[in-house]
Order: sequence, then structure tokens, then C-alpha cells
Amino acid sequence: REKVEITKEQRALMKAIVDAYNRHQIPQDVAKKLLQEQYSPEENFLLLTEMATSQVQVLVEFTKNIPGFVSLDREDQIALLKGSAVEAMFLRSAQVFSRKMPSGHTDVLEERIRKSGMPEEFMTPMFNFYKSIGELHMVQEEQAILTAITILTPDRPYVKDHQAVERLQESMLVVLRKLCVLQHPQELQYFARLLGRLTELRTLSHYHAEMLTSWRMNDHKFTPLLCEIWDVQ
Ligand SMILES: O=C(NC1CCCCC1)[C@H](C1CCCCC1)n1c(-c2ccc(-c3nnn[nH]3)cc2)nc2ccccc21
Repeated sequence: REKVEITKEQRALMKAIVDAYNRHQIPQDVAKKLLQEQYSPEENFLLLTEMATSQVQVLVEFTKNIPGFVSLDREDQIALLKGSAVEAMFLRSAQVFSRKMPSGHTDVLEERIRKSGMPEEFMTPMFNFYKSIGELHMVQEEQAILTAITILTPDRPYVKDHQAVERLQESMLVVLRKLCVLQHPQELQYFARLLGRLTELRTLSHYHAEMLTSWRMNDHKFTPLLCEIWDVQ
């Protein structure tokens, strides 16, 4: 059994990221709204674009607090945010879906999402991802660091200084690995399984533009921020 110890610097890094993650929570809770009633596809699409717009704003604030991020090349900062926004949205949606809720509420939530008006063909991969995230029972530190690792992915389109991003991501991966060993001592390879979800996440986000335009309704309206980030309209 390897002796795993988190250094003072790594603890400070983790604290900075978790504090930022908690400070920048999504304002109102979309799950609560969805549990209240079934909305029309138009209302649901509007809810999605409102939630996603505020989540992008929250993501920008969170990212600015990742140690070292603001000292990256400015254009690379934009490329990283643009390249990870959809993945961060699905990761956050998965965390919302996997939250502990009174018994039966998760089933109602799933039902409401299935009937929201989103295209059927994406429901299976999306819920498979949500359930695979839920099974990991991540602690909030792991959720926050995993989101930071997703943002700091060096091979996003248009990133120039690959190495600088790799160095930042590397320091997050080292902390996450130690955290996984400490938080889930019984589950060997927990860290590997956690990183495997990022591959599933990237696949899911490949469908995203096509998902958006095949919601069962006419006239899909987006906010200016989402047009920027989602490459739509
Ligand atoms: O609001 C939402 N997610 C926000 C969560 C917080 C961060 C920002 C996004 C949507 C709901 C919108 C209203 C209709 C039901 C789904 N959502 C989704 C979801 C569904 C389809 C697409 C999509 N993308 N392109 N086409 N459809 C994206 C996200 N998964 C969720 C799991 C739990 C709770 C809410 C969830």
C-alpha cells in the first residue's frame, strides 16, 4: 500500500479550486423547477438556454480562479473556455442529476428530461453518462478538480502553448490521483475510472450541436453568449 500524502502546496491548490467551485454555483436550481411540472419543449429549451448561459458565466469566474490560468496566453484562455464549455455543461448536468434526492425524485427528473422535447437518439448516451458519473459518488473536491482538469485540456482547437496548459493540468491530475487514493482506498483504479468518464464526456459533447438543432420544436433561439460558445446560429 503506497503511502500517499498531499503536500502543503497541493492542499492550497485544492482549497483554491474547491472554494471557487462552491462560490460559483448555478443560481436557481433547475432540478427543482423540473420536479414541479412538465413544461412544453419551447419552455424547456428556453430553460436550457437560460441555465446554460448562466453556467458559462459561472464557468468563466471559476476558471479565473484556477491557479495559473490567468497567466496563460489570453487567446489560449479563450480557446480553453470555448473548447470545454459543452463538456463542463454536461459534467454539471450529471452532477445535478446524481445529487442525493428524496426517493423517487430522480426517476421523476429523468422522466421530465426524457419528455422535455430533446431528441430521443441522444437520451441513451446522455443518461448512461449521468449514471456512470453517479456511480462514482464523487466528493465535491473531486468534482471541482475534475472540472478544472476538463478545462485545462491541452489538445483543444487553437491552443498555441500546449506545454503551458499541460503543466497546469498535470498539477491538477497529481492532486486528483492522491485524493482518489485517500477518498476511495477500497476502490482500486478509481482514479482511472474517473478519467475514463472524461472520454465519455468528450464523445457526448461531439453530439451536442446536432442535439441542439433536433429538439422537437421550431425556431431554436439562443443567447449571444451561447452563439459564441456553442457554434450555433
Ligand atoms: O438545464 C439543464 N441543464 C443545466 C444543468 C446545470 C448546468 C447548465 C445546464 C437541462 C434541462 C433543461 C430543461 C429540459 C430538461 C433538461 N439538463 C440536461 C440537459 C438536457 C439536454 C441538453 C441538450 N443539449 N443539447 N441538446 N439537448 C443539455 C442538458 N441534463 C440535465 C440533468 C439534470 C438536470 C437538468 C439537466
